[in-house]
Amino acid sequence: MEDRRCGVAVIGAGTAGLHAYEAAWNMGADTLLIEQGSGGTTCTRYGCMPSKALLAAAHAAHAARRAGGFGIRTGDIHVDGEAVMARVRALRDRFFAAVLEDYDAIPADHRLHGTACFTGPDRLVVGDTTIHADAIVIATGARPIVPESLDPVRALVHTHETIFDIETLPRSLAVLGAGPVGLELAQAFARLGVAVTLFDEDDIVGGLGDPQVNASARAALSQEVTMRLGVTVTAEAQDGRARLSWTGAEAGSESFDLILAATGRPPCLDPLALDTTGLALDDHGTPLFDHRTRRCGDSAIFVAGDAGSWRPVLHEAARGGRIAGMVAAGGEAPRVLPAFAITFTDPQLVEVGTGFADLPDGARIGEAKPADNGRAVIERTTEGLVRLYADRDGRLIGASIAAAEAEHLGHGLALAIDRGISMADFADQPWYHPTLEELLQQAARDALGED
Ligand SMILES: Cc1cc2nc3c(=O)[nH]c(=O)nc-3n(C[C@H](O)[C@H](O)[C@H](O)COP(=O)(O)OP(=O)(O)OC[C@H]3O[C@@H](n4cnc5c(N)ncnc54)[C@H](O)[C@@H]3O)c2cc1C
Ligand SMILES: NC(=O)c1ccc[n+]([C@@H]2O[C@H](COP(=O)([O-])OP(=O)(O)OC[C@H]3O[C@@H](n4cnc5c(N)ncnc54)[C@H](O)[C@@H]3O)[C@@H](O)[C@H]2O)c1
Repeated sequence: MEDRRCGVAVIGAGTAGLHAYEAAWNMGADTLLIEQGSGGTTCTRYGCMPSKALLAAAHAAHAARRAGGFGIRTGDIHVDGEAVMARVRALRDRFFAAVLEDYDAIPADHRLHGTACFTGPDRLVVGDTTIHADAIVIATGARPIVPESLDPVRALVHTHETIFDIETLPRSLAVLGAGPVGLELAQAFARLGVAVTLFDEDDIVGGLGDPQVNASARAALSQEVTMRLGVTVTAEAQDGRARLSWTGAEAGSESFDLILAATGRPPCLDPLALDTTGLALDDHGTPLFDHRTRRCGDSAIFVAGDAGSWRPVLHEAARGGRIAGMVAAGGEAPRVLPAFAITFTDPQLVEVGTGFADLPDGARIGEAKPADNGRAVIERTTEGLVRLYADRDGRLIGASIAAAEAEHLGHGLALAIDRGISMADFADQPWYHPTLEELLQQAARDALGED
């Protein structure tokens, strides 16, 4: 067994880990980055980037199909599935290579290959090496799970880790899970001509906590994807296909070429043997940590990225990694920023700041409909709903949106919420006409009781 000492040990070289490594190193700490795989990130390999590349092709097909509504005749639209998937993989490989380059640029003696496992609060074992670290950052990410109910048809089941490797498009696809992963990929494949049915045990899509925005998103998305929500699914193999049966008011069964399991991504914590650390864990075995400093209790162990099951999105992995690395090396943590998540469907789904379930007493809600917005009417993007939340003092605290181009609305809202702006000041900003941004002004005025 070899012994090694370091200031900060970072477990996982994904987005969170790479940022943690860089931040600790920049603080002058003797930093070690431990990775069990080949490097690269979930985002580039089978997350954000290939899913957005697939959606881009899908939205292009959709735009071509709906051009007739503007008086533009395109003829029949043919989707070349092999070309679409090849482009997705080419882009994925390009983004992946860029991240690998950054990883490979880290000096070899600052990296250790292998699976890390705690043997105490300040000790890790990686293969034949025992590492004694002043501080340790857990940045081990999350992995998809496949429900046991799909065991009978396992050979036909993909997750987001394998679906981008299919060479051609299936004729039919069942997607289990209407979270962001399931929703984005269900709409992408549907727009590419695949017959898609989306199943979920719950009746919420994209994690939307606001019931009215959820209902408007469901109504919009179900025009392209068959939705079976609030159902339990069982599976059996039949003639090389997967026959799924579901419960509920409209119980039934249907055969599919392929299945995508998008039923959640629990954090990768099992191999870490966290029981040896003395950390307080939640009911799922995830360490409890301070969301500002990323520190677990009074320990010298920190959590960043999807490993913490808190805001599992890319910018939080990057920022959380930076904060964990900095604080682990003796720096100060900045403030917590508003939550911000986008699901890149059409309409896009955006949640910013305080969610509907956490609205304080006396909160006010203002609404606006794309159907009443001149620009949305011109662009034929009238689906969805915008809801803004203010606290009882009139401060803008959150928003839930289903609308075209909502990603742009969300960024402005995140800044306004972070700066603690009042709904009155927000409504009084310069809102250019005709823009979708005017939806925000309209919703703010609605919350203020103005017309
Ligand atoms: C399909 C999909 C689409 C997404 N789209 C978006 C999007 O559009 N926008 C957005 O903001 N977010 C998106 N996300 C979420 C985003 O990808 C994640 O939040 C982010 O990649 C998490 O980064 P991470 O560093 O926590 O984990 P990862 O990048 O997964 O890194 C974890 C690393 O830890 C390593 N590791 C694990 N255990 C050990 C161990 N014991 N020892 C050593 N190494 C270990 C792993 O090998 C891995 O390299 C998407 C996710 C998915 C699945
Ligand atoms: N655009 C983005 O930023 C983006 C895109 C994709 C993923 N992500 C991130 O990745 C995280 C994980 O996303 P996800 O969609 O994999 O997980 P999720 O936990 O958000 O959603 C999983 C869904 O699967 C359902 N489900 C669970 N078991 C089921 C079963 N047996 N049958 C039917 N339905 C079942 C759940 O009810 C839930 O709706 C998200 O929270 C998000 O932060 C972000």
